[in-house]
Amino acid sequence: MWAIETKQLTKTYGERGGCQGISLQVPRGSIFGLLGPNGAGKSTLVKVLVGLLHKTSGEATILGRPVTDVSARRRVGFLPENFRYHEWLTGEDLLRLHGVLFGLSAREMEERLDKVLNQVGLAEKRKQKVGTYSKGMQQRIGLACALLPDPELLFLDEPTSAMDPVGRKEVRDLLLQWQAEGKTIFLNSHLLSELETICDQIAVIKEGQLLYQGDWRALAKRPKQVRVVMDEAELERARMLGVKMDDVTPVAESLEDLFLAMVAGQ
Ligand SMILES: Nc1ncnc2c1ncn2[C@@H]1O[C@H](COP(=O)(O)OP(=O)(O)OP(=O)(O)O)[C@@H](O)[C@H]1O
Repeated sequence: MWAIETKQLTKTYGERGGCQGISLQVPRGSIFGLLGPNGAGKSTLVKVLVGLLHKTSGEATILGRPVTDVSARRRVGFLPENFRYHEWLTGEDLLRLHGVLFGLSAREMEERLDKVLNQVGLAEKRKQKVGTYSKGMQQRIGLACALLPDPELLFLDEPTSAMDPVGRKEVRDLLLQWQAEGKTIFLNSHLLSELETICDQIAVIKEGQLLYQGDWRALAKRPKQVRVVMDEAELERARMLGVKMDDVTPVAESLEDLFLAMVAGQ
């Protein structure tokens, strides 16, 4: 069973924008990257999947149930892109508020609170007001909120955009740890070098349409170029007589190369 499956999913604003005819399958237990230029429709798609927007047409299921089914949403965590939390609450109180809204029991709340605060590295700042957190810390508390109910499926919209390189590495390690625990992670990010390191599969959308879905590494392995290293004099001789090569290295394409080629229509 897929963690996420959509069939011809469309969400338009009036007649335009949004995303159109998206058919997507996200394997359970994968880290799946959603890529696309600004305005491609990524956030629209995520908002439909987490139930914040109603689809215009098509079908969408998460964890085998329609996106409109509240019981499916109970197993989902979400970090939105433009996170802004109640600045007057402490980190711990913000998490408690989310836990109450989620219907966690008192025992679950205590267990989960300590665990997620430790995981995102905010245990020592738990009594500090969110308004005094740095942007990176605010993103960490957002991650903690998404993780609090111990979801099976996590939607993370630009989870590391405000973090420094050390913070990004810590979050990458956390995502891999959550994957090892069996969670599916649906990641929306412009940081291609990050997606490259951790994503099993990607989907690329442009102007609301799905351009590609699958294992990007399989695409990157296509033999396209080799790098040939030659001595200057040999090069001259090669021009006249033939070729003697010192080294031939296949040049691997990066995710960025593939992405730029795809959105340019190549
Ligand atoms: N509330 C709205 N009303 C009208 N049009 C909208 C609305 N939200 C988004 N759109 C349009 O839908 C299209 C997709 O927007 P969306 O925010 O989903 O893209 P995105 O891929 O998440 O972009 P970004 O990478 O810049 O965050 C854009 O053309 C946008 O202008």
